[in-house]
Amino acid sequence: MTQKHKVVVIGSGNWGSTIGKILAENTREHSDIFEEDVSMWVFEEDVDVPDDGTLRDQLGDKPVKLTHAINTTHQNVKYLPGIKLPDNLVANPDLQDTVKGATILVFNLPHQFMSKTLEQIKGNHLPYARAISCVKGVNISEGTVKLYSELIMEKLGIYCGSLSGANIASEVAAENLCETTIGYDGPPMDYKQPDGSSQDNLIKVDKQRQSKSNPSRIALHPVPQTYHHVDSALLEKLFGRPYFNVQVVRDVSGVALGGALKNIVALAAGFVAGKGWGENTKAAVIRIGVLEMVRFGCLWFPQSVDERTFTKESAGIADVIASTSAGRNFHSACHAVEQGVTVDEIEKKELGGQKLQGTSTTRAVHEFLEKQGQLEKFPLFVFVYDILEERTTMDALPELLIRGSKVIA
Ligand SMILES: NC(=O)c1ccc[n+]([C@@H]2O[C@H](COP(=O)([O-])OP(=O)(O)OC[C@H]3O[C@@H](n4cnc5c(N)ncnc54)[C@H](O)[C@@H]3O)[C@@H](O)[C@H]2O)c1
Ligand SMILES: O=P(O)(O)OC[C@H](O)CO
Repeated sequence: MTQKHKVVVIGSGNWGSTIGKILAENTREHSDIFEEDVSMWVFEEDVDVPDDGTLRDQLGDKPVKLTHAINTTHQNVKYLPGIKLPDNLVANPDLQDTVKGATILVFNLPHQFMSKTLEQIKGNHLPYARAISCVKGVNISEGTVKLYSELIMEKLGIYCGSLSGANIASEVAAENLCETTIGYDGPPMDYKQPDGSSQDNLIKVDKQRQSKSNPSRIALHPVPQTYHHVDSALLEKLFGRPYFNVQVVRDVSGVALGGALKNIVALAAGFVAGKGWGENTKAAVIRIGVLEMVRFGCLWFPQSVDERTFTKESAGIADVIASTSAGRNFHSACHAVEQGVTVDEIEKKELGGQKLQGTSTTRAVHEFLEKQGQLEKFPLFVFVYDILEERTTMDALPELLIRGSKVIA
């Protein structure tokens, strides 16, 4: 192989910076396969310099650009404070410049910013690049539901897998042992250059899922054979660390869907905790929530989601456990009930610019279910929506649990 993969990460938040750290550690360790430097796109903003002697010596005490702070101190002082980042992780505020020449794009943004970001990337990336989406959320548009791995494929015309798992960023960044799942079912090495005329040269957008709402095939460019083939072995080298145990599976949609829907369940668990109702009630809510997650997958991703992903992989039940114990969605929902305010207010007040994914996912899923006329099949998802929109109170929970049990029976 004569060419090295250029890896970039798009997003530099709490998880974006953590994944950037992992990628940069691995590109350095496998510098025969990857260029050592990893560019990380930063949504530029002015940040306050924390009251820390070393940081103030390096940055001064006036607000500075986040990019400058990262590249000077090798720390994301706003979104991942206190964690040393490798010096080959290079912050870049210019999105087009970041993706230029990259063969592997890792998307790690709050989902609410994805559509706009993809529009800005379009046409500036290599046609044969491959992507991994670490984004947890679903995209609802014109009554259809899409995963971000699908949206990336559709908008950029490049193959995209997904990464998700029980991965609270601060714990991963501190190098506490955990697992993650990568869904990847990319084209084989002998894939031929598409000429636009032969079906053989086209690949299904999502091999497992074809519906009226999804273009079934796109012309996918092969990665030149001068590069190492992008497959599960290469992805394990790129993402796996001694503290970050990677399993690669073919169920791209199941991995992405688990990461998106568990945030609705985490909000429900947080509401229960905020009421002080204890672990038994929380477990009851989680049970119904998990069954609704599986039902959602079976109904709208019937050929693509492997039900076993929910039980076998970190992206399923393990992520539900972590997120309903210690995630931001869980804590924010808990604080909202305790303080008698909305979750949106808590997000603004307590998260320091970090973005909840559960609130917008709940609203998007509700909009989708309503259009499909399927609200009654998802009583817990609807309940979380009603709480967020202040259409009901936690007093309705006992009735919900009885109804939820009947619906899923
Ligand atoms: N934080 C975690 O523990 C964690 C773990 C696993 C997965 N995830 C997932 O990773 C994804 C990214 O989350 P995160 O934790 O890195 O982000 P975050 O919650 O820290 O969000 C803040 C990020 O959003 C960026 N941003 C703000 N306004 C923007 C705009 N207009 N356009 C583009 N970017 C903008 C900020 O610069 C910052 O990088 C989410 O889907 C999340 O669910 C998060
Ligand atoms: O902090 P949350 O609620 O966004 O969850 C973080 C991760 O998704 C947990 O795996």
